[in-house]
Amino acid sequence: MARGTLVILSGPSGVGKDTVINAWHARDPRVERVVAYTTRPPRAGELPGIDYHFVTVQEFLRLAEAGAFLEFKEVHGNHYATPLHDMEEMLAAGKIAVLKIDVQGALAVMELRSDAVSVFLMPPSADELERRIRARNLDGPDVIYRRLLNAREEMALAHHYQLQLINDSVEEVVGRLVGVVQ
Ligand SMILES: Nc1ncnc2c1ncn2[C@@H]1O[C@H](COP(=O)(O)OP(=O)(O)OP(=O)(O)O)[C@@H](O)[C@H]1O
Repeated sequence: MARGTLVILSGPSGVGKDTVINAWHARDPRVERVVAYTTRPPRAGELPGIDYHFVTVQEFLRLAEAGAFLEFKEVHGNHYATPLHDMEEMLAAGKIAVLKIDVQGALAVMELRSDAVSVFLMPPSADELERRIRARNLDGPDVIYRRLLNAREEMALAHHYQLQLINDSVEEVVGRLVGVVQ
């Protein structure tokens, strides 16, 4: 069986990464998100094994020590990691393995995996990004403010990616992804 494709997908929080992955999966069932590990507690509505693998700090450190992660990092006291084995299994099975990952993690993966296709999803405008974040109704004013500040920093690094796509129409973005990964 042909080996799959590794796709790195970044973009500011609320730009629509999950929405795009889900729409892409609906169009091509080979598309699967690599579920990351984290030590932070689940938020309301998040499901173990779907949004993240939620583990204790002890378990996380054991896995890191055992070489289970492609990359890992600590953000605001919480650990996050990309599991190596799950990703390799998907690729061996011919899947399109999508890493939804922050810019720092993405840059690390690009160094390690020159075969990866890297995509940065941009909002149509700063106002529209703010509208999407507010429309989700997940965050208070402080978190929204921090997400918008982070968005600016992340977008300044978008040129490191092979592809920058503006998420205006989800269908158009998915069309471009289908074309690129063929
Ligand atoms: N092209 C689009 N047009 C209008 N709304 C969109 C579009 N894409 C996504 N959205 C909406 O924007 C909101 C944020 O989308 P989503 O949760 O997929 O973002 P995300 O980038 O995965 O965020 P996070 O990184 O915080 O998990 C959702 O309410 C979603 O329905």
